[in-house]
Amino acid sequence: MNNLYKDMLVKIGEDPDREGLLDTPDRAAKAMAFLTKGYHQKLEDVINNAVFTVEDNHMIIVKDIELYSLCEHHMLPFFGKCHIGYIPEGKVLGVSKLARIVDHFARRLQIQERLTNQVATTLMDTVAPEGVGVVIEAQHLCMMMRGVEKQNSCMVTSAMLGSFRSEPSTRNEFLKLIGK
Ligand SMILES: Nc1nc2c(ncn2[C@@H]2O[C@H](COP(=O)(O)OP(=O)(O)OP(=O)(O)O)[C@@H](O)[C@H]2O)c(=O)[nH]1
Ligand SMILES: [Zn+2]
Repeated sequence: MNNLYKDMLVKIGEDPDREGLLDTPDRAAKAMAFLTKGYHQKLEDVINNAVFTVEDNHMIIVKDIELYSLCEHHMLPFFGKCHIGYIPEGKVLGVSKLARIVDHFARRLQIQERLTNQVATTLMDTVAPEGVGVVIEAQHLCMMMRGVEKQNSCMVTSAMLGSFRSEPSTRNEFLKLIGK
C-alpha cells in the first residue's frame, strides 16, 4: 500500500521526496490498515467465548460507545456514538464485547445503516436474546468537509429486532434509557 500512497502524493501535486513527506506513505499505509482492520479479524476471536449465563431477563443497555468508521462512498470518516440494548434469554455477552463488535464492523468501509444492522444481528446470533435495539448517531465528514458542507446535521439509524420491534413499550423503554 505504501507505493499507492507515494503515487497519490505525486497525483495530488506533492513532492514525495521532500523531507516532511518521506515517511508519509508508510505512515498512511499503517493508518489505513488500522482503520480497516475489521476485514482481518474473525468475529469469534473478537467475542472470545465471553458469553455468560443469567437467570433474570432485565434490559441491558450500553450507551455512548464511540465509533469511527469510513464511508464507503468517499472513504472519508464518519464518527459518533452507538447505543445498544438487549433483553437476555439466559445468556449475556461480556460488556466490553459489545464495544468490540461495534469496532469490528466500524473498522472497514461502511454505510451507517449496514453497520447498525450488523451490530444488531451479531448480538442476536451470539446470545439469542428476546430482542435487540441498536441506535447509531453519526456525523459524516463527506457531508461536512466537502459536498453539501453541512456542519451540524447528524444521521441517526436504528435496528430493532425481536421484542424491540414487536413491542412498542420495550422499544420506548430502550429509547428513554438512551435519552432519546
Ligand atoms: N445512506 C447513506 N448514505 C451515505 C453514507 N455515507 C455517505 N453517504 C451518501 O452517499 C451518497 C453518494 O452520492 P453520489 O451522488 O454518488 O456522490 P457525490 O456526488 O459525492 O454526492 P455528494 O456527497 O452529495 O456531493 C451521498 O449522498 C453521501 O451523503 C451512509 O452511511 N449512509
Ligand atoms: Zn461519504
